[in-house]
Amino acid sequence: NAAHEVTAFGYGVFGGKQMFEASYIDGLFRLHDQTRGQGVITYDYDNNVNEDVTSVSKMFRDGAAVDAHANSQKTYDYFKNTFNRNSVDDNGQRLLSRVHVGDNWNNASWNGVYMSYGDGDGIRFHPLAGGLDVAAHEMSHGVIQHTASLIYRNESGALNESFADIFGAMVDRDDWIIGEDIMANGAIGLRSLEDPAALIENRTQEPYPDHWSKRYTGTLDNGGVHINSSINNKAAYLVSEGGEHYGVQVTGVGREATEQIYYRALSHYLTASSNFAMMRQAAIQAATDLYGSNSDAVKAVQQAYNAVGVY
Ligand SMILES: O=C(O)[C@H](CCc1ccccc1)CC1(C(=O)N[C@@H](Cc2c[nH]c3ccccc23)C(=O)O)CCCC1
Ligand SMILES: [Zn+2]
Repeated sequence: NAAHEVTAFGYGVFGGKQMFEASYIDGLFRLHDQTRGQGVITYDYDNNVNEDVTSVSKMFRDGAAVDAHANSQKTYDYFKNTFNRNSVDDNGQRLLSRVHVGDNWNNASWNGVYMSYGDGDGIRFHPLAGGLDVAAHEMSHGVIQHTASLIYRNESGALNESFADIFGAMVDRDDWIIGEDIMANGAIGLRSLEDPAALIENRTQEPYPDHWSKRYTGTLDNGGVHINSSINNKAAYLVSEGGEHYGVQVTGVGREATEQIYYRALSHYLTASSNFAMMRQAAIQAATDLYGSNSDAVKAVQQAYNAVGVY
């Protein structure tokens, strides 16, 4: 019996109902979506083997798998609807996810092929598949890999991380915080684009930097890729929402213009070794292309990078 597509449902990690496309294959319902690109598939990763997540009915019971699958679809749809991009490679590459990776693993990752999610230990993290911004962050690494391919170290690595956070915050659109749903220790989130210094980075035990002068210059974390990303995160937040930062006033231009500026900068102007100064120029050029050289958007970008001390 050939596979056929169905609309299925389930309850996620935090009990929220999710509807999603799945398939009926060989007598069972499986988390195979054949409607998006070359497919969106979510596996249970047990003993280092991808196992299909199956159900005898259209209701799936594995909360992490339900969230990972639905969040992958939402993130696929975001890149298709917002930028007309067909998956990470713009050629419909299969979006593959693995849940229950490791043993209460307190992290998630993108390895070039799979988005992987740990279940968390319940002390620091809840299952990370429960965070839509985490799925969007991980898929964004795939997009970055197929565009500027920013080297994952020092300043280019911090930009890589920042783009993943920016698109994470654009997909999970109701706030400017990454990981707000999956922290088990009462923290408001993992990173804040709105006010990076509101949170303490756990390697340095310092507030995340929100200005160039506060950048991390050590060797931890591949030269602080998850630390210095906050400098560019703050700039993107200011481009969108505006505000005053270290005495510099920025008039924001909103999320819709901001996501277009950053996507164009990433896909048209940045290269593997781009640094923060080049990020400023790429965003100015992208805003100029999209909205004109004297536009509010160009002014917002210039002021935002002035505000975080990047010239
Ligand atoms: O995608 C990424 O950049 C992170 C991937 C980290 C990773 C890299 C290489 C192999 C394995 C894992 C995962 C996320 C992340 O930002 N991790 C941070 C913060 C973090 C989460 N769990 C941790 C446990 C210990 C230390 C730091 C962390 C990191 O790994 O730095 C992204 C969104 C949420 C989790
Ligand atoms: Zn990342």
